[in-house]
Amino acid sequence: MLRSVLRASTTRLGVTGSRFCSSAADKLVITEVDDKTGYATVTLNRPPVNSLNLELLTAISETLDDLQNNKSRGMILTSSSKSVFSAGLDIMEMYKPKVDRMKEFWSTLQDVWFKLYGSPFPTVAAINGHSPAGGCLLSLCCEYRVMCQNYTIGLNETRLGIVAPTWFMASMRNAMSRRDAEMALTLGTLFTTDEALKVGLVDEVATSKEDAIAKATAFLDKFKKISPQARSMTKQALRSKDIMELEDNRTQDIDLFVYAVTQPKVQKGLEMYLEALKAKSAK
Ligand SMILES: CCCCC/C=C/C(=O)SCCNC(=O)CCNC(=O)[C@H](O)C(C)(C)COP(=O)(O)OP(=O)(O)OC[C@H]1O[C@@H](n2cnc3c(N)ncnc32)[C@H](O)[C@@H]1OP(=O)(O)O
Repeated sequence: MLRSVLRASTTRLGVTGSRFCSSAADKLVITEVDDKTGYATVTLNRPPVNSLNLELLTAISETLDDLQNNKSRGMILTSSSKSVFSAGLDIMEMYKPKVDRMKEFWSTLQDVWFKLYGSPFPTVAAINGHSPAGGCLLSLCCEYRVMCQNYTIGLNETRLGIVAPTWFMASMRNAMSRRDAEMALTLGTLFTTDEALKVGLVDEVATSKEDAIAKATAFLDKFKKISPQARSMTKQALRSKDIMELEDNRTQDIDLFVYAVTQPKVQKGLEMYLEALKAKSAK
């Protein structure tokens, strides 16, 4: 039984007892809390591909605040798209950018990473579609990943001629062996679901979104008999080195992002990548 849509984007909505409040489907992030389990399903909802622009990142950040303030028992992150979990960062935020917005964009991505990677409540990604780059990062911030068959996932930044920030790399290293992470990051590998399972980038394979949600729920259920405080302190202790590293370097990290992305060579690369994407989608 779904109790409520906690928050959809920035608007707090009322309790309905049914699946969605009237306008929730139009929002960037839809949160539904299960009455029985207390688990929140957070659905990314920015068609066509959930590319992460400033507005979507802000909505995710606010959602994570809500869940923390409401002492959530657990979160399942998924997508409303039939074939894409998230296409990663919105390339339009990086192509011919306005520097002020770009800084806010990056700072908001950092916020999302801090809140998700360091969340006190347990988190699972139900990856029901392709999940390149920033999409993969969101799933890596979660503690467990269940992925539907026949999609791709990975940190493919080098394929775009860009370098994934160290905290992206740390998130991947937290899930996979150092050796596999190094190979994946330097090659910019986009793994198929089965390949991702083999290297430990995902934990389970699902046959459908429903199956992914069921498996994600089963993972969250494992913590029923574990003290939430002991659980979250253990998680945060294990992740604290990565978190402190970015906390200590937030401003430099933003400056580096702005510097790297505004390089003419990178701008040219992004332009060509965008053209290739558009040509593909026009076919
Ligand atoms: C120091 C700098 C560090 C920066 C770190 C960067 C991290 C990132 O996340 S960069 C983004 C990397 N993302 C990708 O490489 C994914 C690109 N997209 C795809 O490969 C595919 O779109 C897909 C597999 C995710 C989905 O394929 P499909 O369902 O076939 O959809 P289309 O390719 O037809 O795309 C529909 C529509 O969306 C536009 N689009 C796709 N991805 C992005 C994106 N990341 N940003 C902005 N726009 C994107 C695509 O161009 C199509 O647009 P229209 O032609 O206008 O319909």
